[in-house]
Amino acid sequence: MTTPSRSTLNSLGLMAAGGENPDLTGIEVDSRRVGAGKLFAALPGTEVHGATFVDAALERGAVAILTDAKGAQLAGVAVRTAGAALVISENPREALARSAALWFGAQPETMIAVTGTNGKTSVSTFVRQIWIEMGLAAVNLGTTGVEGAWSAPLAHTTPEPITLHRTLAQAAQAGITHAVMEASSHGLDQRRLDGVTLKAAGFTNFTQDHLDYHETFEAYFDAKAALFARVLPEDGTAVINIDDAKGVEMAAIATARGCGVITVGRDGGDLHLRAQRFDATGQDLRFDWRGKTYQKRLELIGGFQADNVLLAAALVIACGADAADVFDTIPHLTTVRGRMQLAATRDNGAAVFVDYAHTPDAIATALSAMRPHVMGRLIAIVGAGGDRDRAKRPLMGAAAHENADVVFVTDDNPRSEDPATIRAAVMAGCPDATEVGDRAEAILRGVNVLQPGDALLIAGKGHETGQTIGDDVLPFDDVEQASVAVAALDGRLA
Ligand SMILES: CC(=O)N[C@H]1[C@@H](OP(=O)(O)OP(=O)(O)OC[C@H]2O[C@@H](n3ccc(=O)[nH]c3=O)[C@H](O)[C@@H]2O)O[C@H](CO)[C@@H](O)[C@@H]1O[C@H](C)C(=O)N[C@@H](C)C(=O)N[C@H](CCC(=O)O)C(=O)O
Ligand SMILES: Nc1ncnc2c1ncn2[C@@H]1O[C@H](COP(=O)(O)OP(=O)(O)OP(=O)(O)O)[C@@H](O)[C@H]1O
Ligand SMILES: N[C@H](CCC[C@H](N)C(=O)O)C(=O)O
Ligand SMILES: [Mg+2]
Repeated sequence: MTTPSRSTLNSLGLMAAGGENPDLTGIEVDSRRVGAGKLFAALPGTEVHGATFVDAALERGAVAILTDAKGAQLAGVAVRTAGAALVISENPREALARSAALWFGAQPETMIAVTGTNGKTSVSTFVRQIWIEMGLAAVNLGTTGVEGAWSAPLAHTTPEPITLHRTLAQAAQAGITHAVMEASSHGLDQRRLDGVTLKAAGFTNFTQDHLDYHETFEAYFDAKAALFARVLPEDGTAVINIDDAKGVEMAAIATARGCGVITVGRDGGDLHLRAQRFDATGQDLRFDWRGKTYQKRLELIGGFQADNVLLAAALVIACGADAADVFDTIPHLTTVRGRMQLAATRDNGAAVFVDYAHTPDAIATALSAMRPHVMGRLIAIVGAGGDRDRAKRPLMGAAAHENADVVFVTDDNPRSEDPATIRAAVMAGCPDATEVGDRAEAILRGVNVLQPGDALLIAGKGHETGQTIGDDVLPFDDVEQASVAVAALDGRLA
């Protein structure tokens, strides 16, 4: 693990209420991981206040506690009795993020963060692909882990600051100079990336998701807007999709702070997508940048992928690359794992795609994006996750009903919930759909109805490799199941 040779509380920018300045051996956010000489950040949680665990942390040898006023009230006496240092911060999550950055001490020199309801992983992956095509040592970090010139698994889209800065420092030590990360709304709200130094930040779009956590659209918007209102430095550049009305607001927030702004859009913008022509394997794009028109081939299915690719190109330009060199990489871009990925083709030519659409807007976008590439019917398999935003379920069903010709409703990570109840909520939005709880059977039935010219979209799980039922994660891969179903129905199984 990357650690500085010697670090004190003050060298991490933290001041104890009593002026103590102990040497530290590490920082932890979970009392169960605390060891001798560590700083324990006792954060206000969504379930419980971390200060509840200060006694346990002190027993395990913590020498400093970082918390808020409430935490100090709960645990201040215990901290003082143990002779540990007590740091009280108005925003301990932000203090933790900044301390973690100083503790690990390095990040790739050029960094970008991308926010938005849908498209973060796609845009980040395209940014990384463009940088690598340009000969740079680059990675993307997010839902699919750390990928590119260096790789590592990640449990979260935006990891908590300790994991994040440890990973960034390791990447920098491995020679990675360029990194692009996803900024989830949870991550922004909890200030997980406040210690990262960004050159540019991107915004894709804003629609419904995660209302279980944020409760209102306003709070969800404010969380995302924080990337431009707070995290991006004033000398950084905001790269914004202005086709989304919320993008116009994001651009205004960045402009008001004096940040540079590059706009991207179909209706206008610095990088302006003027035309698209679709065929069976991809699309041709025509766009303008600074008074010059370019035409490039994109070997990807789905009109929205062009929005993602142009946003990615503008982000790379915002970090200083030559625009023409950036646009030259577009024909070399490849499918993002689990995003509009061609999984299998039936003998009759009908294609099966796997996509990570798990919001109402993403389902509508993914299905409508397939239309221009498909001559026959569109079949959709959809399901909603358990222990996540319940309000989106009927809307996901309705998005499938409105944009597909045939719909199957199935399970997608029911987690602790009753799968039948989740399916019923989705079915409320698409009452004509066929309900098939078992996902493998739903895929088999979806593949079975494919006629020549038809296409099937298996939505929701994308790159995931498991189905979470209760506490069990059973191996499940939509791409694999699609191939198996096609092989079985076309008599290709040995
Ligand atoms: C809802 C949420 O985001 N929770 C995050 C939050 O935990 P919390 O505040 O709810 O924790 P809590 O259970 O109330 O406990 C409070 C504190 O006590 C500590 N504790 C708890 C128990 C103990 O024995 N000792 C101890 O010290 C916990 O570490 C925590 O700091 O702060 C923790 C520490 O930073 C995070 O690990 C945790 O993420 C959990 C694991 C999570 O699953 N988050 C998901 C929802 C998430 O972040 N997803 C996003 C978005 C994905 C997307 O875009 O779709 C992501 O970026 O991955
Ligand atoms: N620009 C876009 N506009 C609308 N929908 C999109 C766009 N890009 C991707 N999608 C849809 O959203 C799905 C998820 O895409 P992606 O994984 O890139 O988003 P994400 O923001 O990273 O999601 P998560 O919040 O899970 O991290 C895709 O599979 C596709 O269906
Ligand atoms: N990062 C998203 C992924 C959802 C994917 C879908 N398969 C589900 O389980 O709902 C979440 O945790 O809400
Ligand atoms: Mg993602």
